Amino acid sequence: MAEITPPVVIKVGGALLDSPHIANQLLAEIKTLQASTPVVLVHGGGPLVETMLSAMQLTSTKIDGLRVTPDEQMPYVCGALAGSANKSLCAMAIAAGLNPVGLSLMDGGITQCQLLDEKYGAVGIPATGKPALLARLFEGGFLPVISSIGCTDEGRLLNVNADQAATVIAELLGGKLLLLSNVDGVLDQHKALISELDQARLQEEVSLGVIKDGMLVKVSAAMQAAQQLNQPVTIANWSAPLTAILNNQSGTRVIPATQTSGA
Ligand SMILES: Nc1ncnc2c1ncn2[C@@H]1O[C@H](COP(=O)(O)OP(=O)(O)O)[C@@H](O)[C@H]1O
Ligand SMILES: CC(=O)N[C@@H](CCC(=O)OP(=O)(O)O)C(=O)O
Repeated sequence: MAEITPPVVIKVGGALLDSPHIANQLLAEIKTLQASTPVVLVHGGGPLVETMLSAMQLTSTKIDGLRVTPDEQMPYVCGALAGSANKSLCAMAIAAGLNPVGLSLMDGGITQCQLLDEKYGAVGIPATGKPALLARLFEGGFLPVISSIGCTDEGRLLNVNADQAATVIAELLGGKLLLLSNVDGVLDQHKALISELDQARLQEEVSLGVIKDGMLVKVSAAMQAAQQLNQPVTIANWSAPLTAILNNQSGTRVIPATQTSGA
């Protein structure tokens, strides 16, 4: 029986939308990769959420890197993430010759989301759901483009951190996970790149306050996925060549406890 290539799950932060030239370059590289490997694109949109909220004279705060999201703000958060950000990326993907299908975390039951804690408002924690929809899309040569909007089983819309969303999609598919952002990877106290980050080093850098804010959410999600998938997760800059990132020549590799260096 032919071996099935595990998908590559690529998460991009919302700031990518402010750099169309880099986005176009990355999408061209995704098109090349897709010839041999199924790819899923998961995206954030933090800057767009900020813009949308301030246009409505609304403000928001974050706790531990997660945006506190009152239900009344969900129309704007959902509009920014599942609407504007998702459709802008799909449109760019079409221009790059890809065949995108824009989705959110609730579509086809790909994830199940639960309320994190009322103190965050409508913020969700995702869990793996059903892979059938994504499998069908891979068969058809489509590129799933997934926003981080989910909902509870009771139908309450939830805002999910996009790194946590990508983690769960990678776990669902047993795929390779790349978390791409506008930084070169996880940086140490001297702003030098940490090329490999295991649990002990992660805890040390967090306790020193070197890893914080959005990066703390990202490395925590990456470590969870690395453990679950028993393979390293890469945090890298979206400006680096995708092949270099896939070949472990760029960014930070988050290493699960059971793996040793060089895995
Ligand atoms: N040790 C660290 N190394 C790199 N970035 C860090 C670190 N600690 C905090 N950060 C911050 O985390 C940001 C990346 O997280 P985030 O803004 O949430 O990215 P994205 O929106 O792409 O998911 C960086 O731009 C930086 O400001
Ligand atoms: C709960 C929570 O924090 N949700 C995030 C979702 C978007 C996101 O994660 O965007 P980036 O990847 O661009 O940071 C938010 O509202 O900003």
